[in-house]
Amino acid sequence: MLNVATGTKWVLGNWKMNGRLASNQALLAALLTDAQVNVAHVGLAVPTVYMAQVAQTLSGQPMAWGGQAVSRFAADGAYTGEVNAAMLADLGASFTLVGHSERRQYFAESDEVLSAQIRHAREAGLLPVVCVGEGLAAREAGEHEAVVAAQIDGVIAALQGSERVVVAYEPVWAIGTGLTASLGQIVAMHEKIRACLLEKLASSCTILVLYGGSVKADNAADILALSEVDGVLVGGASLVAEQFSKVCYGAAK
Ligand SMILES: O=C(CO)COP(=O)(O)O
Repeated sequence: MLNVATGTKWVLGNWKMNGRLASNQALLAALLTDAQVNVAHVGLAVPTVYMAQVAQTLSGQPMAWGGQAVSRFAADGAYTGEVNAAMLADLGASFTLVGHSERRQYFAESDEVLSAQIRHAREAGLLPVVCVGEGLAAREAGEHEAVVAAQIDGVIAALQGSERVVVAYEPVWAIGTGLTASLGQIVAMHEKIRACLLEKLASSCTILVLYGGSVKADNAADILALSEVDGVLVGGASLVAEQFSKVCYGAAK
């Protein structure tokens, strides 16, 4: 279970559509032998088809795992191809990503769909990690704050009453491009996101704002050192044990 009480920052890996049984096993084995990585503030969002493998391998270990998305439908039934929140919880997931930009872009997930995913995740006892972030055109037009505020607005009702709200700021132009937002850009957006949540959430709760977008071994420590950053969401570097370990070392400082 992802732990907020340790005082350390979160490191979530997002494997996206990557992995095979053998390479997953090797990656997990390497991560499990690393005391800085196999801790309660590290989690892996893995492909559905490998969840059983990950659940079994991480059984009894502090490292958490979760989904990359979840069905908009809560109840079991005739939804071919879907995996609902209850199934993820059944297998031992502790969180699920919601609204990753790749889901918004390639699967046209709307605010309504994302709100349903958040509600069902919460009902099943999973923590929704809500991803937001502007595209390059919006950033260049100076509309990044408005875009992200609208994304938060679109799901805020589904987040009301949560004990903790976790939002990952992932500027689309920094995902998988090697371009990282500058530390100043990260600070400004994290402050904005936190203020937006504080203003719109009716009851008090723990708010965590994570950063994602080309986080690697060589930039993670600087990003994680920012007081406005509560953790990172790591894509490509989470597939390489050595890289991911180094990111985790930055979180433990
Ligand atoms: O999308 C991301 C994590 O969810 C970030 O991906 P990269 O770290 O590969 O840029």
